Amino acid sequence: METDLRLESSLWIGNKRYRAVLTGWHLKWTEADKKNGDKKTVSVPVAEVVGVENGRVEILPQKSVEDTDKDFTGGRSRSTYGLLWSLGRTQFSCPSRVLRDQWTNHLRTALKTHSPLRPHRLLVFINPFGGKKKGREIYHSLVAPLFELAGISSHVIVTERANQARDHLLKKDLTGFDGVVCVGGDGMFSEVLHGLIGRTQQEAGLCETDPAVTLQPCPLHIGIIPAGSTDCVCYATVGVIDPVSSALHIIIGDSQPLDVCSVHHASTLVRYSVSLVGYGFYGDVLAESEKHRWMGPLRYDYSGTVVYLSNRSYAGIVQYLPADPLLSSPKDKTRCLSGCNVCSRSTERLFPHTSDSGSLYSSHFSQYSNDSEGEWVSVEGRFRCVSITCMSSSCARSPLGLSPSAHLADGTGDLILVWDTHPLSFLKFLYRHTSTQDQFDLPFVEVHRVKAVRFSLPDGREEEVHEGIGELNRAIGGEEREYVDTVSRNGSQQQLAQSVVERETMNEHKTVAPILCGLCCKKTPAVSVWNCDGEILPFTEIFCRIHGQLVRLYARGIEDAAAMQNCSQESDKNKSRCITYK
Ligand SMILES: CCCCCCCCCCCCC/C=C/[C@@H](O)[C@H](CO)NC(=O)CCCCCCCCCCCCCCC
Ligand SMILES: Nc1ncnc2c1ncn2[C@@H]1O[C@H](COP(=O)(O)OP(=O)(O)OP(=O)(O)O)[C@@H](O)[C@H]1O
Ligand SMILES: [Ca+2]
Repeated sequence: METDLRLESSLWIGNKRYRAVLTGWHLKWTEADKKNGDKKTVSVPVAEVVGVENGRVEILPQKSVEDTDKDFTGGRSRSTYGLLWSLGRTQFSCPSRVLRDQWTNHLRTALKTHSPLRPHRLLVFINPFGGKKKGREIYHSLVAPLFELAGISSHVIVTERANQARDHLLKKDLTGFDGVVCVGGDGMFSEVLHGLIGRTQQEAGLCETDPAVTLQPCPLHIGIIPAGSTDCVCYATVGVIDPVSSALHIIIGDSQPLDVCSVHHASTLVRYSVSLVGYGFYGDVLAESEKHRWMGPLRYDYSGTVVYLSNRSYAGIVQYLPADPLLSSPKDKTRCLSGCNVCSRSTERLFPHTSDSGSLYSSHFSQYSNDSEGEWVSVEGRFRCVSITCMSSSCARSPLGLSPSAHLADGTGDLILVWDTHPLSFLKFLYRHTSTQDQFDLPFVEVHRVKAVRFSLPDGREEEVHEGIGELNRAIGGEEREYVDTVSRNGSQQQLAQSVVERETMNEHKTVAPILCGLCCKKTPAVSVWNCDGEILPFTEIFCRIHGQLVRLYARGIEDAAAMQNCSQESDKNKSRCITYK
């Protein structure tokens, strides 16, 4: 294969002559008319070539093609500043048209051969109302021209309502698509996540509601073009919020597996989460922020301050199933980077090649689904917040994230327990998220690497919840409302996570009540609400299970510039790593 693809000839860039060679993995060109010592070689990995077109092509800001006989243009992704990528474009001239055609054909074949995960056809959902409402503009001006250069055909849907993307993925024909791209924020990503996971289980005949079931990983990749308010999933998997960088990761077919947490209540699946299942502070911030959507991304800072000043803590019982402490620890001061060893070892453990040992993981889970005592740890008390995250959840507000050493794809989540404490101590905890100071190195904070978590209220609390909500309804003249949104799956009417949320009556709902009680009635509410990746959950008592590597993103994790330099002298194998961050 390697020899078939080899091509070598003279090529011109501008008026300089180069000796160019395509070896299969690399395209290299060296100045031809210089003394040996002065010759510079440019080497571009084929995996990073975006596309090849005949003629002299300009791509950005507007595409133009000068259709000449002997020229071709190559586009490649290149790192411009740290994790930011941009499109590099080189126009080559050949001595003849025949040679030009040979170059473009060889390069296109090399792309197909060496980057098998490059998408050919994508389904794109744009949320025109996410973040600063620039989704459409971002896609058409920055992303679509790159997809076109890469020869990707995309079917674009600008959403007209919430949950349109999710419903489309659950019901419509997806044949021929290699991946799904969402242009928006974490909420839009969550829609795609729910749609794809649901569709995959539906086709595999698996029951999503049962937490003991080993779910089927999704075959389609997900791409995120960030255009939301927090864009936490993009930040934590690419390292930067930049639509062009994300588009380039999609084009070259990067692949990053991601753990997913399923959240259950009684025998229902409530939702899936990848970044935050948070009770207490983060739940209250979300509930408060929903009233101020008009503020855009700033609503979280405003609501964060309001909720901080209301100084609340909540009673609860947290039970958790610890992950194997020999594999990794949330306090080991490492970071999960591209090619992370801990995640790679998890891939082998989660998806062993022999079909016999394939049942190992599920049988392990049936252990806890039966609630077998012993391994579970239980704590009870008052908490400022209880957070579960499957990954670091880094974002612009918190560049190292909620749990800086969490792994994207190790099959575990981190449980962060912040016990009730003095308001200034809690502020210190929050503030440490904005720097490299260790937010876990505080006496009222615990962090555990876990496989599953259960949260319940101490006896008697449920009554307080209902009393509080009754009081609230009387105060605001509330009436019962019912929302029904069911989607036909497998021929039967099954509720989806979101449907469960919408179906809840206001009387059962425990969402607005605590916030309004806390702020208006000046009464400390008995319960908080759960923030699940930016959505409020309608239940207080929940059970969470982490599913290792359930989905794949067009991303490669975070590349660390210093680590890359250190590794440049080492073998490729040693590039798989986790580095110490402090
Ligand atoms: C003193 C400065 C403290 C700064 C503390 C920063 C902590 C930031 C931690 C961010 C964690 C993000 C986790 C990701 C969650 C996403 O799945 C979800 C959907 O997009 N986003 C949110 O729920 C949105 C959640 C947004 C939470 C923002 C909290 C802002 C707190 C501000 C507190 C100010 C206190 C001021 C006291 C005078
Ligand atoms: N056309 C639409 N009209 C109204 N809501 C929509 C539409 N399309 C999608 N949505 C919903 O809007 C919600 C928020 O969108 P999105 O996540 O893109 O932006 P955001 O909330 O500003 O950002 P983030 O989630 O990063 O904080 C999503 O939950 C999604 O379901
Ligand atoms: Ca994880």
